[in-house]
Amino acid sequence: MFSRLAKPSTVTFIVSRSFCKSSQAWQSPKVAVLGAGGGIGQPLSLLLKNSAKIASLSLYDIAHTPGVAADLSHIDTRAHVTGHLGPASLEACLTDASVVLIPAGVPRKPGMTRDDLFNTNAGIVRDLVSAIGDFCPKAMICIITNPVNSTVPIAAEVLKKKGVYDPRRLFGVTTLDIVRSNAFVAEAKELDVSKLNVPVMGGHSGVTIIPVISQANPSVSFPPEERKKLSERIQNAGTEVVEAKAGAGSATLSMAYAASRFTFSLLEAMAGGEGQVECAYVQSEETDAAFFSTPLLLGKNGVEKNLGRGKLIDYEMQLLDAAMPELKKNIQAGVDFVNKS
Ligand SMILES: NC(=O)c1ccc[n+]([C@@H]2O[C@H](COP(=O)([O-])OP(=O)(O)OC[C@H]3O[C@@H](n4cnc5c(N)ncnc54)[C@H](O)[C@@H]3O)[C@@H](O)[C@H]2O)c1
Ligand SMILES: O=C(O)C[C@H](O)C(=O)O
Repeated sequence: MFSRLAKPSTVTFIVSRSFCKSSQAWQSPKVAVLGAGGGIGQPLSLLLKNSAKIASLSLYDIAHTPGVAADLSHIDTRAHVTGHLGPASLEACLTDASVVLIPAGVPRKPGMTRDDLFNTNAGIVRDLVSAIGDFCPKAMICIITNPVNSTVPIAAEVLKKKGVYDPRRLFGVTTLDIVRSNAFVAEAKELDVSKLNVPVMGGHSGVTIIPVISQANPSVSFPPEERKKLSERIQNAGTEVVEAKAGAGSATLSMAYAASRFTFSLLEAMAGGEGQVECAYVQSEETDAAFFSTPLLLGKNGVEKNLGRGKLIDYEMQLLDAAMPELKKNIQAGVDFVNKS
């Protein structure tokens, strides 16, 4: 069945398949993607559609979602896909969502820092999170939009003002840093990447990205100069992609992969699966920055336990010291954006 509901200021496409309406399907989580028409949003939605864990996939953007939803709905997998276009359709998109992913906003061009995106993306995240606070306040919120160091504090402040902030349910998605460190370390050591885990802590920009190669599992060892080179490559990997794309945006495909990995771990934990550990940028008491990424044990209600930063070697302690002033400044900018504007 294919139906189109027109409203004065928006068009909502609802693409449905009758078998999805079985009671079993609707007991499973509804996942919403805000910014689903974009460079990350489209491949991310495809990866989510490919998962049997998801019964309902709700795609929102200010452009392209009718087409993206129609296209994805022809794939013969379980998820029921709906497309939502424009702010008036946010209520339908978000109602009953248990996980919301936000890749909405502008990406970098060569020569820009992630901070240069603040002026445009801060307001986008504020408004989308405000709608989440209204329509699905208990959802897990996973923020991809840069600058993540600031957009996550913005989200927290918006939710606090609405009286619905639960720090266990708000995540800055930094999984791409871990995916990259796994790929680069496995390549350097000729290891099976599928069995390697290299944590990355801190924030998600430049010096605030703290690769913790000393905690790689299985453990690996590098001469100090090689460790430094590899750590700097992980810190600058986003810029590597921005420069290679030469003005056509930033990482989209690897980011979609990373965000889907994080989403599947979260869904597994929400369904009662044990042992789901992912690094993410969350409210934290691990350092004197109010938000910090460390490995987290995920559970039914989001962060079940912060596993902490563990033991860092001297070089990683130096990275941590270098990260703190920038991270705290980025967090304060987010807090001020909501409270002083
Ligand atoms: N966390 C990470 O590791 C990571 C990695 C890569 C990119 N990013 C960030 O993700 C964001 C998106 O990147 P992209 O490459 O997909 O960009 P893009 O320009 O290709 O897509 C962004 C989408 O957001 C939509 N959008 C803009 N304003 C919106 C609004 N108010 N409501 C809903 N949708 C809106 C646009 O229409 C577009 O479809 C950027 O900020 C980028 O820096 C983060
Ligand atoms: O580098 C960027 O601007 C996008 C993203 O944060 C990344 O790490 O690839």
